[in-house]
Amino acid sequence: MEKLQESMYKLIVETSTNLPKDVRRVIQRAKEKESAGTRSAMALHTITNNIKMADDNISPICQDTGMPTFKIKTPVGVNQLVIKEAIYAAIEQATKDGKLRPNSVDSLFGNNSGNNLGAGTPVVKFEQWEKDYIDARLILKGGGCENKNIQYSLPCELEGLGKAGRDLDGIRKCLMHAVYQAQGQGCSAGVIGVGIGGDRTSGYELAKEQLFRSLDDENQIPELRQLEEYVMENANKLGIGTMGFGGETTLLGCKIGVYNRLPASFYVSVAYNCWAYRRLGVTISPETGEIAQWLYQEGDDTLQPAAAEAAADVQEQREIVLQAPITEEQIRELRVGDVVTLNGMMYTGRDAIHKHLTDNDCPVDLNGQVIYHCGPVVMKDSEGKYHIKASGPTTSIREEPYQGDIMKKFGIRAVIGKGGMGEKTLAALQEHGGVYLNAIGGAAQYYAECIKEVVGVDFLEFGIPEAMWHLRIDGFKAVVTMDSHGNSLHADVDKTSLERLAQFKEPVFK
Ligand SMILES: O=C(O)C[C@H](O)C(=O)O
Ligand code: SF4
Repeated sequence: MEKLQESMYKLIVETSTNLPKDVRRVIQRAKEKESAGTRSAMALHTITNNIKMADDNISPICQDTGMPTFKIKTPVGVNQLVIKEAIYAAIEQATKDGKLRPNSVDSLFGNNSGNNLGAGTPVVKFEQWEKDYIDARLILKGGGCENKNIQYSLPCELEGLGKAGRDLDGIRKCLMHAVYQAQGQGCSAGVIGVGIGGDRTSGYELAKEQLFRSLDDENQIPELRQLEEYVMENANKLGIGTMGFGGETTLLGCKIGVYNRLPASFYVSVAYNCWAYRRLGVTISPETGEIAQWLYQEGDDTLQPAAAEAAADVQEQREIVLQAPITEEQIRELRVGDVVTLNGMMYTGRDAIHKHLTDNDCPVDLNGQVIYHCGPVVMKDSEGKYHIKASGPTTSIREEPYQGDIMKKFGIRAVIGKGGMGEKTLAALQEHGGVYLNAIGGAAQYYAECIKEVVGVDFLEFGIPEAMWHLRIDGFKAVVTMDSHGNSLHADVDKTSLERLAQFKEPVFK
């Protein structure tokens, strides 16, 4: 199997950079449903461009290349240890080449292994089968959507929906709730993989297994097919839309599997995957290790970039150009819905930085500056200069305990992220004169192109994603979704989607 490592490398690179055709088709359908001029239409346009850019640059679609999870089926007699070694070597190489972000962090001490190898990383699962070839599949599911997974234990009481019992209708309610609770934070529109039954562990495994199904397939169990169709139709009536901006498409796919359960337990486990639904597969010759066939790539790539339509999209919104340092007066001018184009400098800061800045000083003067919730993919060239390879926003809500205090302490005027923030931050924006800007989650190539130079870096000891990168930017666009006047698009969408969720309270499956 001398070609095996090369084949695994190709699988990793393709999965990270080339969105499967079945996913492209559902994104195109979502675009067709969205009315021109809406924020969701604009976001979908950016997503489309980003997908094309990732193809052209052979660079990660999203900077969070997730937990690499391999599912391998081997003929009897194939040495699985050899396959594991080839995967580890390929992972290390792909990380070095900037196709994967170093994502394996020591949970106790916080250090990043730097090569995506470590305890429990990557996940590799083997199964034997009777066929005479190897089937290797990979999913790169990022941390933001992973945080939106949810497991229900029936019977239970659900916000907006009331009691969910141990039957098909109870499961229906869980699935509607699972989509609602994700809001835009897992980079909607998403795909849900659902596991009914099992125990807590096998239920989640089954849910994730569903994410390896093709979006075009049909469930073989009539009751589950009906449930999948119901959820697809009705979850899209919740109005959460792309990135939680409000809109017609909230869910791109729903795939449900079932296991037997223990008499005392009834779990419904939901694995939420963002639109950047990166999973591919190959068949491999057990003699040479060469790829024989790519999976999930049949059919047409219907995804259409639409330049003219994009120009029309932004016409209805105010467009404001800003450059840091930004004054309080400039911030107070901004309203929810405005599109802001930023030029000049911005600084990345996410979990480790926010925690650190709470109790410590900052090495740079952040007065009037812009903080970007982002953990980029970064490469160092032979002269020691850093280059940003992928740099979309991370989920901002994780910084909710710190954000307001840090803005006030350092005089920060704007925070860019995705998925919105909560009441504490909203109050701080109002009091201090700050703004929250929502960038398009997963659009890592699109934003990397706006970054013209890495001017410096601090806290590299926190690892590449967690360091504070000093970036010179040009034409970085984001939408005001929380302003300094107490308005939050996220709070509004949450409220209306909860009201809509309550419309699905009555039993459907008797
Ligand atoms: O870690 C990241 O870069 C982003 C993460 O996947 C998120 O969705 O918040
Ligand atoms: S940033 Fe968004 S698109 Fe990227 S992995 Fe996280 S949830 Fe997915």
